[in-house]
Amino acid sequence: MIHSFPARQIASTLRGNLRHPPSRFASSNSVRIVDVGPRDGLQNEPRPIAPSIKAELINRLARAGLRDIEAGSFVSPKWVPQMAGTAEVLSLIEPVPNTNYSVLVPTQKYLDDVLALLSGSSPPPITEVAVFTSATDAFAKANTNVTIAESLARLAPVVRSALGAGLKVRGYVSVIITCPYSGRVDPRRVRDVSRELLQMGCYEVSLGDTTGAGTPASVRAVLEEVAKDIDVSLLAGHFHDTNGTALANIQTALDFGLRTFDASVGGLGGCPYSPGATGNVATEDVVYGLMGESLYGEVGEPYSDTPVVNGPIWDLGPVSLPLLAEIGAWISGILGRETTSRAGKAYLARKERERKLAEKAQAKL
Ligand SMILES: CC(C)(COP(=O)([O-])OP(=O)([O-])OC[C@H]1O[C@@H](n2cnc3c(N)ncnc32)[C@H](O)[C@@H]1OP(=O)([O-])[O-])[C@@H](O)C(=O)NCCC(=O)NCCSC(=O)C[C@@](C)(O)CC(=O)[O-]
Repeated sequence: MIHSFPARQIASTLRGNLRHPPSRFASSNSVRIVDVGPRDGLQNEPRPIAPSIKAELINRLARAGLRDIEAGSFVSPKWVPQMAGTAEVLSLIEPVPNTNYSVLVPTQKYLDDVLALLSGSSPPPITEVAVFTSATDAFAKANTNVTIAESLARLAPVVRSALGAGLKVRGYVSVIITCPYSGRVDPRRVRDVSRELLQMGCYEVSLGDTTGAGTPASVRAVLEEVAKDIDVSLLAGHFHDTNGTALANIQTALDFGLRTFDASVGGLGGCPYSPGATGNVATEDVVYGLMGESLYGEVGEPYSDTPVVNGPIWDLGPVSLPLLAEIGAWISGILGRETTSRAGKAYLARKERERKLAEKAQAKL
């Protein structure tokens, strides 16, 4: 069943939040990971990637236990050619029950394309769309050719149509820390734009550290400002790992009460409008980092798909780190590079060492 979140309901939630400031530390230990690798991870790749490969990536991620996957985008093929085949990708998805597939849309024209596709398919390949804007006019212009105010005015009817069609709508605010075109960002802009997206009817706003410039201190400063108006349960963190601070930023956001984080398997990605920024934090690194104890036991002990001592502190659902590590290596190999996931590499190196030890032991028999 597709859930819809009427704009009125969100607006009243927001009014409630204004009256009752959010508690700093949420108590739930359930963490949701949205893998944006098939979209954010691949959109900047210079060489065309076949829809069958993208669909295989999505299918593997779902089989690895991820329950939220951003499968692609319906955007201008002139500006982001890599996403041109998203309709075909969606036709090749093998849906895994209870898995939420979504796509990005910037304007009514592209939402109409999505709705046309959905009207001809049962069950629908996606249940959610994401709209996006920015905390600076300079980035909004570079990314979507309009200012923030123009983009919000353009998105309001898009969100209404999507909700009317029974889709969930997620919002993104880019460049929450620094903008590649206009420098340091005023956290009050992040707060105001996030509030507008929620008032339109987005069920959640993902805060994008697009350049990966964030540190725990700067992320905390933004969250403190945003949380003046918005319940943190309506926020997600989207941290690029350009400076190696993404996991520390996630921990900061977790302490602050956020429970949803975007990540890319293998650390894929980079935004076409953020020169030099690297991929999102690797999904494998987030999963490893949020486990209660090491995946590994004493030296020589075999792998376990669950932590060796206590259960995970954070409940990540049925997600499998070994499978994610294999997927990160597989897709990175297709792109002609190594996975950038530290946890993925560590898992694969240890597995290889154990394979060699087993081979030696076999040879001795
Ligand atoms: C929004 C649309 C659909 C509007 O594109 P459009 O529908 O073609 O707009 P238009 O009808 O207003 O176009 C008028 C003219 O502006 C041009 N134009 C159009 N766009 C641009 C542009 N960007 N820069 C410069 N010029 C542009 C366009 O080409 C045309 O010129 P003409 O062809 O007639 O000579 C288009 O700009 C687009 O598809 N942009 C791509 C957006 C995108 O996919 N960005 C990456 C995803 S967002 C992201 O990665 C961030 C996120 C979500 O991951 C979070 C984070 O990390 O921050």
